Amino acid sequence: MFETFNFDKLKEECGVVGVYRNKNIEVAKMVYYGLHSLQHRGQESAGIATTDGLHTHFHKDMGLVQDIFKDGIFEEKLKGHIGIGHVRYSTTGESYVANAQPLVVKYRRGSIGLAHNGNLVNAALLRERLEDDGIVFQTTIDSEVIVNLIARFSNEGMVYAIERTMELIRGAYALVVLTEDQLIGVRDPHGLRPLCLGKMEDGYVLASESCALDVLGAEFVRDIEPGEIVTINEEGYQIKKIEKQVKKASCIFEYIYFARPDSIIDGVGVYQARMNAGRILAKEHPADVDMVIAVPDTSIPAAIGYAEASGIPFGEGFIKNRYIGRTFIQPDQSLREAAVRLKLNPLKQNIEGKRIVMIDDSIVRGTTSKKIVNSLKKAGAKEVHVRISSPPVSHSCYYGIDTPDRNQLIGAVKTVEQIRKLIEADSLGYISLEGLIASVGLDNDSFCHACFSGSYPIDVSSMQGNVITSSKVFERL
Ligand SMILES: O=P(O)(O)OC[C@H]1O[C@H](OP(=O)(O)OP(=O)(O)O)[C@H](O)[C@@H]1O
Ligand SMILES: NC(=O)CC[C@H](N)C(=O)O
Ligand SMILES: [Mg+2]
Repeated sequence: MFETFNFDKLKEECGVVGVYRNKNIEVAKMVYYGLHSLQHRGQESAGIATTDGLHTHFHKDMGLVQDIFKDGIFEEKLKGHIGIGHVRYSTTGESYVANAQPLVVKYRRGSIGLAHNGNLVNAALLRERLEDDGIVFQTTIDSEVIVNLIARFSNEGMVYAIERTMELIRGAYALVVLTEDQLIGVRDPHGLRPLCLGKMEDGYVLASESCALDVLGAEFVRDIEPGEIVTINEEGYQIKKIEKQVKKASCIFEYIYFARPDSIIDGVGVYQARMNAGRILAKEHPADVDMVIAVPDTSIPAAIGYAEASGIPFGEGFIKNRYIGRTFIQPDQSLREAAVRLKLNPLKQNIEGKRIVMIDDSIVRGTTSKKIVNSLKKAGAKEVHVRISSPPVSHSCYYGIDTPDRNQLIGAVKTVEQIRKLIEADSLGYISLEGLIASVGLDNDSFCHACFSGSYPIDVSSMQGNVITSSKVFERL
């Protein structure tokens, strides 16, 4: 019997990109390259929507960016000088093509395209209210509620419509919105998900991460601040901040794991933050060993930082297969171990007989650590000490990261010592939350670290089973 062995990344989110260029300059290929550079943020589906000022075109499908957009599609289908794109990792709604983004809807004034990174915590409730009003939905994603509300409030222009929508939606959202004549970017009032603006000679780029600006040759202008709406059109760009101010709470996991290390988010280089975390980890949890290794690729900067601060040499302990797909068919039980080693194979010649400290960025379910500690020991490591550059993940995320239910989070149900035993490490140490925050170097109070602390910046009780049944804001719909 054939069995599907799943190599899904364990937690991701989505990536968005938007490009505005002078009339008559095609943008679809730029959006494509931008999406390519954000592929790490979502690998389930991808899409591009463009407008030539009159008509809106789109193409989306399941799979990776490079497999979805084949030659010819840009010239034949995706015409226009304004475009948006999305790579998806589903958080609300199934992973099938109808739920792929961007969403493109037609309304009385034309078309709206929308790409969303994040997750709403009151989407179900809003959707119910809209359905009671006779609205029909084409998808099962939270993002469709947003596009629906924008269309509904569009009488007095897009910025007004977005402001009204922002009064109703709760949760995390970095949006790029496309109309026939403008590109709009929006970051939620807490700034949970990132979004930045870049400038080219003949236009502008909006992207989840600055690495996309680099790839497109755009010069970084600024991060979109929490609660800002940036409108890009023939006149350049204009920024409006919503009146109601709330505490900034940007996702600290971007620095730990999601973002590419060459990105700079809210003024902080991701590579530098990871290296700092490694340095702090070395001080908080030293290890008497011969070599520091990383679990490639995410934890490499943290491992380098650990090595630097401890004076222990950094070495390669695993070789990662860079060509591995999301899933593959595992022929039979006897190949199960081969399947595990296919992604990360210990570099036996480098680790045999050594005492190792292995740095990883996070432990979520504990499956990765358990497998690889064991494989290092089998490959001849004398001791394997594990150090983690984030605190135990002990609470679910409802803001766009697909962490599992709390009872599947090993950090929620076991002590550090129990986890150490389970993964069969000789010792285990996690960076403290204070150490992690210090590694990023921004104001203490400006992060969402709910996955470690359980302190949620936006009420999530409706997502935890206690459904809220009424709220005043809906009376305004
Ligand atoms: O405790 P777990 O549930 O196993 O999750 C933790 C692991 O998941 C992530 O890696 P992942 O394999 O998702 O992707 P990566 O190759 O980018 O590190 C993360 O970097 C940890 O290694
Ligand atoms: N990970 C995300 O940002 C997902 C965006 C949106 N909630 C969706 O499921 O499509
Ligand atoms: Mg990993």
